Parts: sequence; structure tokens; C-alpha cells
Amino acid sequence: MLRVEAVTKRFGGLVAVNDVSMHVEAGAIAGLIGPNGAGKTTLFTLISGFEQPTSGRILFEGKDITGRKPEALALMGIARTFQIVQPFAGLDVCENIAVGAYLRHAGRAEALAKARAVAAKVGLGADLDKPAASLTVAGRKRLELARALATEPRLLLLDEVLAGLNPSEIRDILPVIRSVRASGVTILMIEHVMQAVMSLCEAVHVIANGRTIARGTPAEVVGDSKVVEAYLGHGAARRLSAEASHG
Ligand SMILES: Nc1ncnc2c1ncn2[C@@H]1O[C@H](COP(=O)(O)OP(=O)(O)OP(=O)(O)O)[C@@H](O)[C@H]1O
Repeated sequence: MLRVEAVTKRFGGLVAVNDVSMHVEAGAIAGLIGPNGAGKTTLFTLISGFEQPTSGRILFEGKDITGRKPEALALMGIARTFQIVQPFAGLDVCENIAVGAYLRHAGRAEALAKARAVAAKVGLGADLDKPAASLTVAGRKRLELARALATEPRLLLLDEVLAGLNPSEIRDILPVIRSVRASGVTILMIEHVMQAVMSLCEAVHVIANGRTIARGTPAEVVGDSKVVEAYLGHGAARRLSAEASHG
């Protein structure tokens, strides 16, 4: 469904994404993980067309989409959420979700109807008339998810939708993410909450300093010494295993 081929992105002298290749199977929930500053959000920015790669290609459903604009990609069926959630504070929840729905529904009544249907799916059905500014952090995360879903994507890029949520809020939103996939949407998620990655994702791609360092199932990557070292520092895997063997 999504294929990233040898993509590099430079910002001046800084190589934020360095020769990364990855693919996401249709129907999957795939994870993109890595330490802070690894280049994860930059990769999303490239896939969703907000920036252009310096080199490499991005293919969506077999078509080369490299260099296409965000609006064109949204129409093709790629939606993303943003790490920093900024709802339109002056609009209510329904109108905020409708902002996404206008992509495919020109009429206000149709867009609001679509927004109401999506709100019900993400558990915001009771909050439709509330000002977006009155939502809790967990509510705003659901709103961000709903706005993206209202564009009727086939591929959804989730940028840390669980960040800032407490364990019970995370537990409550996991079934929502699963139900989105069950409705036919392929998901690629950037996530730091490893427990959620382990429970949701079939495949995980790990980057550090812009480069791919591991890929596999969640269990495979958390057991990979390169991944442990990227998160905890050079020599960490050896120190941890030495500590484990000394009891
Ligand atoms: N528009 C930009 N201009 C210059 N440098 C940038 C830009 N966007 C990102 N960077 C740099 O690229 C690198 C990768 O950043 P990115 O935000 O993609 O990492 P990340 O893996 O998403 O990190 P985090 O988990 O902290 O969100 C960082 O060094 C960042 O400062």
C-alpha cells in the first residue's frame, strides 16, 4: 500500500532522514519508532506531502506520489494527525471534525452529517456541541483522529496519538484504533508507548539518527541490541545482559 524507497531529507547540513526504505502492507497497523529526533515526524511530513524528499521515491498503491501536494494526497486517501493538537478553539467539536469532511462533501449539511458519524466512531458522540477548547487532552486526541478520519482515508498516519494520555485513557483508545483498521483503513503510527505498539502493531520499523536500524515484529525489535542501544546508549545491551546474568 505504501512504499518508501531510499528516501533522504536534508535540512541544510542536517540529514533528518537518511536513505530510509520501508513498506506498509494494506490492512496493517504498522509502527514507526525511534528515539527523539530520529526523523519519524519528518518521514510523515514527506509521506503526506508537507515537505519534499531531497532524494528517493514514495509510492502509494503503486503510484509514485513523490512531490505531490498535501491536498492531492488527501484526495488520494492519505490522512495524518499532528503531534501537537490544535483544534479550532472557536468551533464546536462537530464543526472541527467537519473541517476534514469538507474534503469530500462540499455542502455544510453533508459535512456535518459525516462529522457526526465519525464522532460516534471515536467516542465523541456526546461531545458534538461542546466547544473544542473545553475538551480534555484525551478528548482532543480523539478529535484529531476524527478530523483525519473525516477525510475518508485509506492510509492513516498517526503521530503520537497516545502521548500525554494516562494508562486508562490509553486502554480506552486502543479499541478505537483497532476499529479504524477493521473498517478498512491501513495505519502507520509513530508511538513512544511501547506497550501500545506491542499490542497494536504487526510490524515495526525502527529509525535512529535518520537511518533504519531494525524492522520486524514488535517482539523482534525490542529484543534487538541495536534498538536497545539507540534508546539507552552505546553499550547498554551488553550492560543489561551482563546485569541479567549476574542476577
Ligand atoms: N523543518 C525543519 N528544519 C530543520 N530541521 C528540522 C526540521 N524538521 C525537523 N528537523 C530536524 O530533523 C531531525 C529529526 O526530527 P523529527 O521531528 O523528524 O524527529 P522525531 O523522530 O519525530 O522526534 P520526536 O520523537 O522527538 O518527535 C531533528 O534533528 C530536527 O531538529
